[in-house]
Order: sequence, then structure tokens, then C-alpha cells
Amino acid sequence: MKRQRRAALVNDITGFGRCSITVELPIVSALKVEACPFPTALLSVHTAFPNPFIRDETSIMRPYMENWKEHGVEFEGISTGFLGSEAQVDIVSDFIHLFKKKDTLVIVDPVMGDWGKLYASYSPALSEKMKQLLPLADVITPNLTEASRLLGIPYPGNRDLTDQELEEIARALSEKGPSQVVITGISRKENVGNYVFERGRPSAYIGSRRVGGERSGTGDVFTGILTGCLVRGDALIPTVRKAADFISRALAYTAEQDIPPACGIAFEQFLTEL
Ligand SMILES: Nc1ncnc2c1ncn2[C@@H]1O[C@H](COP(=O)(O)OP(=O)(O)O)[C@@H](O)[C@H]1O
Ligand SMILES: Cc1ncc(COP(=O)(O)O)c(C=O)c1O
Repeated sequence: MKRQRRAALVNDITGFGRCSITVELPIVSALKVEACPFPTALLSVHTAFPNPFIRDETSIMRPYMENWKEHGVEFEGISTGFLGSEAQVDIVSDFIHLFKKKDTLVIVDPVMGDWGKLYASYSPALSEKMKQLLPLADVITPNLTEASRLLGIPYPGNRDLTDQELEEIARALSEKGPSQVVITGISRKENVGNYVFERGRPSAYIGSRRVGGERSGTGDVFTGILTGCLVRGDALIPTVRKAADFISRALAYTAEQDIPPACGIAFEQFLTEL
């Protein structure tokens, strides 16, 4: 049977605020890859809003994936994002073992923290446990906070790190499993960008001029574009360029519309041009 390539999106579903699966799924679909959500939690609004309704979905995850297996569902891509507990890391490891075929690409966005600090929901034990996903990943997309936690090194600060410093961090992460490492959110003067490492190839810094201040959901738009493009077979460097350009354009439009930062990126405006 001929069909489109297919990706499982392991992340939370947040109803309002444009993040996680709500953002990744339309982007992956627009890139012509079939997207199958695997929810880790259900939130009314994301955690940058006060008092969100949150329901942890750990208890459904095993029966949900076993049911997919019974139905013979196969994936050419698995992307993982926000995980709420150590038990979820174990389930996601089992999910990857159960569903990874020879041609399945595993993309892990180790959502753990920012600006040198872990998110409130990430205990040091959970951050330690996330290391378990590294040997299972083909591609990882940490920011510098997450990269330093995964390596057990001090946070280097987001000063203008040299290519050599970034290369050492990316290579050390790659030695733990993933052949491709994209370190996101790297500030360089007026730019923000990504250090792209591919084992056996020259690395590159791919950035754009920083648009506006902090805004929720940039990481999820980024992971969505990487998932869709890499699962359909595009090369890493042009894919990261595409993601950075798309985010810049959508951020500029979002700022023009005066949309509050917690309401995410108005990516819908450009979705059909991906
Ligand atoms: N303000 C911004 N202006 C331009 N590009 C941005 C901006 N914020 C993020 N990006 C792009 O999106 C990528 C991912 O965003 P980032 O904020 O690092 O993700 P995360 O939310 O996972 O920390 C960045 O590496 C950069 O390419
Ligand atoms: C549950 C949840 N998922 C995803 C996000 C979005 O994260 P990012 O801004 O790194 O894309 C948030 C942001 O607050 C969140 O609360």
C-alpha cells in the first residue's frame, strides 16, 4: 500500500496559547507528512498563563501505544517534546523501542528549561532521567540550558559563545547517541540562531535578526518544521534555514498584530507557504 510518510508526535495537547501538538500537528500536515498525536497531558492553556487546567495522561499512554501496535500502525518519524514525569520517560523509551524501524527518524526536543534554569515542573531527577533518551535519538534540539543539563556541565551563559565552544558541546551530545544536534536559541549580537552539528560534516550557525521579545511556542514551531522536513527526507541545514526564516516572518507578523507573547506565534498566516 502506498501512503504518505507518517510521524508520531509525543507531546502535550494545549487548547489555547499555540504550543506543543496544537502547533506541531498543522505544521507537519502542511509539510505533507501524516501526523499522529500521542498526548502526554491535556492543558486548557499553557503554563505561561496563570492557573491552567492540567490533566496528566500517563495512565493512558501504555494502552494507547499498545493499541496502535495492535492496529499495525507504523511510523517513519517519532518526535518527542514536553514530558511530565520520570514514568513518561520510561514509556517514551518503550514507545521508541516498539515502533522504531530501520528508516524511522527519532527527533527528541528535550524541553527542560531556559536561561540556565529548569522549568518549575522539571525536578533534577527528571532532568537526569531525560539523558536516557539520548541513545535513542537521531536528532536532538536542546537550547544551551538543556544541553548543559544533558551533559552535566555548568550552564555556559548565553554570551557570544564561539563556534569552537558550541562544537565541543554539540559533539559531546552527539557522542551520547544522536548523529545530528541542533542547539537552539543561540544569541549572537542582534541575531538569534541555531548551531547545527552533523556527524562527519561541517557544522554551521544559522541565525536571523532577533524579532521582538520572548514569545511562547517558538520551540514547537521549530520542532514541527524539523519533524515534517526531516521525516520526508530533506537535508538538515536547509531545513533549519527554512525553520528560522519561517519563525522570523511569523514573529514579525505576530508583533504587527499586537498579539500578547503568551498567545504564541500567528503561524497560521504563512502555513500554506511552508
Ligand atoms: N525572537 C526571535 N527572533 C527570531 N528568531 C527566533 C526568535 N526566537 C526564536 N527564534 C528561532 O526559533 C528557534 C527556536 O526557538 P527557541 O526559543 O530557542 O526554542 P525553545 O522555546 O525550545 O527554547 C531559535 O533557535 C531561532 O532560530
Ligand atoms: C505545556 C507547555 N508546552 C509547551 C510550551 C511552549 O514551549 P516553547 O515556548 O519552548 O515552545 C509551554 C510554554 O509555556 C507549555 O506550558
